[in-house]
Amino acid sequence: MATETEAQDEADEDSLISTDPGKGGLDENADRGGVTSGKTIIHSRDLDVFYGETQALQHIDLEIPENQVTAMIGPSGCGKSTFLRCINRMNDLIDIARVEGELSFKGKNVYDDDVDPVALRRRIGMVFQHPNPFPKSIYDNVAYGLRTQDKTDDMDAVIEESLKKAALWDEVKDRLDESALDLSGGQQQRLCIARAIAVDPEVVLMDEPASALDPIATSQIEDLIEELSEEYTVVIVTHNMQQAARISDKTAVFLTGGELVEFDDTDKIFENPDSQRVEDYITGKFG
Ligand SMILES: Nc1ncnc2c1ncn2[C@@H]1O[C@H](COP(=O)(O)OP(=O)(O)OP(=O)(O)O)[C@@H](O)[C@H]1O
Repeated sequence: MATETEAQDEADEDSLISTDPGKGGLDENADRGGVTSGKTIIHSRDLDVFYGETQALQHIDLEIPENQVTAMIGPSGCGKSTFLRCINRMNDLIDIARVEGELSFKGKNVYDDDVDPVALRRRIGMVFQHPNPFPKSIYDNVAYGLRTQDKTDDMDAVIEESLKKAALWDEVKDRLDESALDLSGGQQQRLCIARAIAVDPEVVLMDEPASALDPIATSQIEDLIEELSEEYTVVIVTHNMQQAARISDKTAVFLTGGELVEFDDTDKIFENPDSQRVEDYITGKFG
């Protein structure tokens, strides 16, 4: 029987997105975990983003498949991070940002008036460029989201599982009470990933998650991303084209002016892109 807490969680989910198909409701039948379905989970249609008078993204049409890794690449300032932040409405926190067009998550426009951004971010978590653990213990970092959502049943087990999924458990299991700030940069980033997945999101957004790390820590994060995609949809912004080629299934190439120039299977983008501009970018003719 559902506990009061579970019932409240379900009510919270319902308040995020209507499940009434007549209102463009959420497809709750979508697979969770396991098989790579290729089904679209995030869909942008004619998406424009402005910062004040400046347009950062232009008419972006993009379908991101479920349980795969989608990479966003392109030169500095082309709008990759802006697109990523649209997905879980982090751009709401920037006063001058304005979004037009549609961005849907499981068929529901996340910019509809009835969507609660906080509830949305529980389902679409984020990991940032610089590891940003809280100045708390390793345990309390992972517990944080669980506590704020009153998901405290079996918390020790959930924390252990999250740290295992983030490939950090063996390194921290005997020091869970120590400060997260005493971990190395790579360990801190894996802790941030454990914190993001502890609350069981469906999508994990990553904004250059390895760019502040050394090659060994980078390689650990890349391995981890591949493993996470068995259970989660991962969307990653990276400056590193080799990294995109190594870990992603799909690649979106944005170019200056906030234009999405090509989106396809990663192999196709790197071996035989349709666009000359993409080929020039991939081969380093400009950057
Ligand atoms: N908070 C902001 N206020 C004003 N303009 C912004 C803001 N954030 C981004 N921009 C502008 O929007 C455009 C796209 O920036 P964005 O950070 O999305 O690009 P990016 O491709 O992720 O760049 P980088 O690879 O350098 O991180 C740039 O022209 C940038 O100056």
